[in-house]
Amino acid sequence: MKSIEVVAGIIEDNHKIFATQRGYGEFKGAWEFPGGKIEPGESREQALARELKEELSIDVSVGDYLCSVNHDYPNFHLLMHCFFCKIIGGKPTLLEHESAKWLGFQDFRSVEWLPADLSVIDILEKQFSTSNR
Ligand SMILES: Nc1nc2c([nH]c(=O)n2[C@@H]2O[C@H](COP(=O)(O)OP(=O)(O)OP(=O)(O)O)[C@@H](O)[C@H]2O)c(=O)[nH]1
Repeated sequence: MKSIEVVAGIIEDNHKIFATQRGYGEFKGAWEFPGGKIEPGESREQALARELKEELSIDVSVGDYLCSVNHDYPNFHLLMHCFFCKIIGGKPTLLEHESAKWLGFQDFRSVEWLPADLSVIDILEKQFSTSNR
């Protein structure tokens, strides 16, 4: 089976996280953390900063690593590395996504996440409930 490696950004601001809704393709309408595939020669952090610039027209500083998720979709295997990010320039502009929302802790499950993201939400809920995030 095909295997793809992706980086995803958990953009944080004021105890909220930024969720984006896919605007095209197989999973159109589902919610995700913005990001994308790592290109040859890039570090994970460089790939994430590039993707967030391309998708949302923002400059970010990539911060703490959160987790890596392995998920089997029917036609490919996904390995996704998640990092916290902060916006250091610009305002999110949806260049590829259909919609976006800032979600507070109570609302983390209020959108329909891509299947692979549910385990990220589990981890985030633990972090937000036990720390000062
Ligand atoms: N960016 C991102 N992709 C995710 C997440 N969860 C998840 O299952 N994926 C899957 O990871 C795959 C690769 O993401 P991508 O953003 O490069 O997807 P894409 O198919 O639009 O790539 P393309 O821009 O090269 O056409 C997609 O199939 C996407 O559904 C997530 O939280 N963020």
